[in-house]
Amino acid sequence: MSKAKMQADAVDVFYGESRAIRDVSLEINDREVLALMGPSGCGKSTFLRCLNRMNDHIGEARIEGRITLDDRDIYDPEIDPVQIRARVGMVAQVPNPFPKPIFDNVAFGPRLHGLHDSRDELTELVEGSLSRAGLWEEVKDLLHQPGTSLSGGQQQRLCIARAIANQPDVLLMDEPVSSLDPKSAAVIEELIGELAERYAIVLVTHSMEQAKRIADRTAFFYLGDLVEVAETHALFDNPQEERTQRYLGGLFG
Ligand SMILES: Nc1ncnc2c1ncn2[C@@H]1O[C@H](COP(=O)(O)OP(=O)(O)OP(=O)(O)O)[C@@H](O)[C@H]1O
Repeated sequence: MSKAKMQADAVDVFYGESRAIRDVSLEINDREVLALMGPSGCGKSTFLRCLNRMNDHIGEARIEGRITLDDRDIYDPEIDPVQIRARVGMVAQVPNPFPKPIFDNVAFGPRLHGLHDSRDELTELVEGSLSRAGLWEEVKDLLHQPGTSLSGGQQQRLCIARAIANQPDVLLMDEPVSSLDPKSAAVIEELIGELAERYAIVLVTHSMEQAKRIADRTAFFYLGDLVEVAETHALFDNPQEERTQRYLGGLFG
């Protein structure tokens, strides 16, 4: 039994004939922040989407290799991808709340997956998720207002609450602060640190500074290859691979 929460083994992803990532093997440990870093087009988002089968929605995308969650193959035909997406939640780059009341945004997953036995339990789950996303105090009197009426930073925390309400094991975040103002971005960064006390977090970032601030480990991708993965301080202070050294030195990217 591996101790990793998720494990990717020799993963390739093709869009039609074109291979976007090649032979990627990487483990994701419980309660860590793992940053995926690298220049535009190197395959970070492609790899992230493999981890909760979001690539299933891209008609020409095809995956080879194996990805497990708690040692179970998430591409096993007997596995329901909707259940995988509840256990491996996704927070997008641009906040995307549903055009529904704040309460219903957070209650959406628990209702879909039947995670509650009573209205009281649902209310508790919604409040707990909004609290853990650091949003409860700001919205507790606005639960019937549309999620889309909140500020960008609040909307992103609402999307985090929506993902958390499914009681996931892993949260995937694709540049979650890049569309936000610096103050909202700082709030979310701090929140990511708190969330990692309960969940494994995989974070795509273009910001080396952000990776240094919040990631326990950092993986560097280049042209579809996973070049190197290490403890964040080791990757930045003592990169082993020439391509990592050149990227960190600003020689490409
Ligand atoms: N839906 C798609 N259809 C076809 N090709 C795609 C699709 N999505 C990504 N690609 C290609 O796959 C490769 C990897 O793209 P991907 O978006 O995963 O990289 P990335 O590192 O996340 O880039 P960025 O930092 O710009 O978001 C690129 O060559 C891209 O053009």
